[in-house]
Amino acid sequence: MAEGEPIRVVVTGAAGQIAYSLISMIANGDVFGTKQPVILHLLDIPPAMGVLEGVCMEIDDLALPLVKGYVKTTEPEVAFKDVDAAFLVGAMPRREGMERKDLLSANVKIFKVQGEALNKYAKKDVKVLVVGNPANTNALICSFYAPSIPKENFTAMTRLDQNRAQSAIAKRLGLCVSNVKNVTIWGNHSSTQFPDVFNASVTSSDSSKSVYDSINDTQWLEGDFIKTIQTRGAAVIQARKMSSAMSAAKAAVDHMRDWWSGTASGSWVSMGVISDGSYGVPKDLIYSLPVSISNKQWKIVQGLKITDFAKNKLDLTAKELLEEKEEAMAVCNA
Ligand SMILES: NC(=O)C1=CN([C@@H]2O[C@H](COP(=O)(O)OP(=O)(O)OC[C@H]3O[C@@H](n4cnc5c(N)ncnc54)[C@H](O)[C@@H]3O)[C@@H](O)[C@H]2O)C=CC1
Ligand SMILES: O=C([O-])CC(=O)C(=O)O
Repeated sequence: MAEGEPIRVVVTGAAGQIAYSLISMIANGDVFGTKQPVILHLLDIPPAMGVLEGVCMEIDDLALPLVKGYVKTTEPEVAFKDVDAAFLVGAMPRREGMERKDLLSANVKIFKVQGEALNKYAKKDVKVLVVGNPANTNALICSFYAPSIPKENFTAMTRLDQNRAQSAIAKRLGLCVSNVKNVTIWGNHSSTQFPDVFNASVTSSDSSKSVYDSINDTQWLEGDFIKTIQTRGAAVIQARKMSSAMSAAKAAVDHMRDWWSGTASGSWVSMGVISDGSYGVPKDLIYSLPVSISNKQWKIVQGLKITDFAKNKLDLTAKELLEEKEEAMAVCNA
């Protein structure tokens, strides 16, 4: 695409709380670059149209030069027409006491309908990021109903978990989050996820040391640290009475920006992507894996050391995803 030509970016759930932060960051150039104009496609359901009208007024009032227009709609065929990138946020959030998979029966059909619409109307190289929970299984269903688009183009967001883990390690060490590199989130965006710092490092201007050596507290790293990241979403809900939104929007920006622009040499990020059997993960799940990215293509980072401790955790979260897949297919076929 010639520089200067706008790309079309859809945000679903555009009247919701994550979108409220996300839209302004896209409009500001934080995702696709400060030279890339955008046309925003904003999808929500009829009862949310009044709120969305207000969001559109605010988009005007942002007065940002990259926004070349917006389309406000309740129709998937309008929302997904010719889009280059899709942020699929619109779905019910969980409340206190629920697991994310409890949302499956309510949300998965949204992703069937949107998969079908992407299949018919979107560009074939559209990059799809599913945020709505349960994100991994929703992404799998979306891809299943969009067979004309490569499976590699459907991803689920585990970047918020990565950001949480990186931040927790930096805080423990009294360092800046940018000093912590190559944290990996394996598996499901759920309480079975495995936040893994075995291959992560702490860097400063002239040195690099493993996180394990720097922290020097295996009991914490393999106990409280993991539990805290696995249950961080629930902790935010308990405190806010609403689920994470500001941090979720920032993570969506990080995920799509890195997919669009690539990762630095020697570093990786975590994304829910279609599994190919790497690391013994069953094929054809949307499973969070370490990926490096160049030319807008992600590649699974191979050869990381998996301890017996880690292997058990990888298997446990895969088992949950297999169960979710079965349940989701049953809901969609009912
Ligand atoms: N993967 C992740 O790390 C995270 C995922 N989430 C998930 O993101 C989703 C959205 O969260 P919030 O923005 O806080 O929720 P929200 O309730 O504030 O907004 C959701 C919006 O989606 C709309 N919506 C519902 N059905 C729709 C449909 N069929 N098409 C288009 N729009 C539709 C609603 O009308 C509402 O405006 C939830 O499922 C939440 O659990 C939240 C945080 C992190
Ligand atoms: O916990 C939730 O339901 C929202 C979410 O996915 C998160 O904050 O990670």
